[in-house]
Amino acid sequence: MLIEERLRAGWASTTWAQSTAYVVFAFVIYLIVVFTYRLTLHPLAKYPGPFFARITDWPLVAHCIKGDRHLWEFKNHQKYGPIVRYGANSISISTPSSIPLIHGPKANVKKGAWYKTLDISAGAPSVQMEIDKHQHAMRRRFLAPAFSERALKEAEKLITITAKKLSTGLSQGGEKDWSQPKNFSDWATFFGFDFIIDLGYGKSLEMLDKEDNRWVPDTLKSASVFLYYSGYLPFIEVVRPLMGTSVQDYIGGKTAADSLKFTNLANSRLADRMEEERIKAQADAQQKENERKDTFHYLLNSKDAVTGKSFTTQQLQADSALIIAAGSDGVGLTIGACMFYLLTNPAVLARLTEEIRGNFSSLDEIKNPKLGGLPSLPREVLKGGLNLDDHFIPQGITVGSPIYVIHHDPIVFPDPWSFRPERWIASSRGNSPEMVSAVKATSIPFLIGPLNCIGKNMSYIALKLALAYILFENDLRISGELTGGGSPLQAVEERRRVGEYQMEDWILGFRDGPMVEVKVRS
Ligand code: HEM
Repeated sequence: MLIEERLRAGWASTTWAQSTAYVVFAFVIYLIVVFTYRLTLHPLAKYPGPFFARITDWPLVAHCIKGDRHLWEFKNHQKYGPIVRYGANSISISTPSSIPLIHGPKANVKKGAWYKTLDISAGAPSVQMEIDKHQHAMRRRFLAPAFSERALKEAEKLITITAKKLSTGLSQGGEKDWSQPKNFSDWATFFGFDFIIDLGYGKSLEMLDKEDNRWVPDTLKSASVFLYYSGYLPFIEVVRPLMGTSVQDYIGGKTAADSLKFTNLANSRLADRMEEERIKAQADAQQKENERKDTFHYLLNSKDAVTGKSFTTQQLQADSALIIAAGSDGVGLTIGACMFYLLTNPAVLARLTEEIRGNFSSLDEIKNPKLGGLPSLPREVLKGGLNLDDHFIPQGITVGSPIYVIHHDPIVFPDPWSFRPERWIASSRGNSPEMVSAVKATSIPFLIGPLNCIGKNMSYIALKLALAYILFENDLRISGELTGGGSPLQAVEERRRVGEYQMEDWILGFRDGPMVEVKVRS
């Protein structure tokens, strides 16, 4: 009784300041216990990495916001070796041998929790966000007809129209003499959006023709920043239920609002397209045969051969936003990167131009520039663990292949900062077939395995057509001082390589330049 009275008296005399101090004290003790565990008894305790990244995910979040995660990973691997702990529960492994072990068909992993946030505003998981392996496989089966050989043949015809427009738009003002300076990455971005939206919904945003819709890529950029870092926030489980609602505008500011704006754009395009398909369904058989078969024609008519199910509207909405984002930007970035490396390597540009204008031979060797600002895409180890080289990684750990680091591995890619398309050709400049096989196996801009990019073949078609039309019809030169590359004045050492196309890594790779002048070929 006496004790109880004393306790009551004690609480009654406790001030707010004292209560706050107790809470703070308890929190500090909690953090000390958690950090000590992560540095000593945690299954990843033995792996090296930056000190703060080994105890918390905040450094990772900071680099995702800054857009230099790929460079951070590069620096970490240079310092700590092929296995780096970059988060409390995450490691990145840069050995070529680990690629099939993490991404191959038998890899004992699923997509990491980061994916739960990626398409949150869409209301249903897109194929990329589908973490469950069986559900994901079903979604891939739904999508398959839109990326089949038959669909790609149709796609080629449609992409050709947009590639011609790119060439014409770019050369405007260059009919007689060199044009005014143009930002090539902007034009490549317009092409990416126009071809994918035309192909997807049967009606492009006409960014190559007029200015009205040129605001869309900025919205996507803003949305990407938000979705990139928020998925890694240490308290994301608490925030996630609020995402996709109007609360998102308040917690994430402009970037979050833009994320919703972008989703709404994709949804409204899809709604128009579904209405069109409903009307078309009433057309007679002959009309149906002649109609244009865009991506959503295949998706809206797709049925899974195994389960007999079709897409729900919400799944279609999620995949529609994903395809616009993944397709447009990946292709825009790659064309921009190709042109940067061609213009800064005049001998390669001259040879390619000659081939295109001569016998229009293949662009196969050019299509593999050192693509991708991509860092490790998170894969979570499943029950039973994962054997990676000589390491056993237990269930629940996040593993990933740092693509940018791997693409600059000097053992597989000697002289890794140079643009050398002949790396992909056996016997040219002493490349043995083994060297070329190693290059091909280690070059993974689209990843490999069941979770890889479904748009890989379509991307190659778009890349080849865009580059071929531009170079067949025009001459190009760098305008003034080179832009788009690194600069010796940059504070971050990894941003000083003048000959490297610079990207901000915000899931997609954002870029600016090179500025070019264009002249229609006489
Ligand atoms: C050069 C261009 C492109 C590059 C470098 C690229 C790269 C990638 C990569 C690395 C992934 C795996 C992402 C992950 O696991 O989180 C991916 C997934 C995906 N990409 Fe692409 N992509 C490109 C173009 C395209 C195009 C043109 C389309 C569609 C028309 C597309 C549609 C998709 C889809 C739907 C996924 C999700 C696949 C899944 O989760 O099963 N991509 N892409």
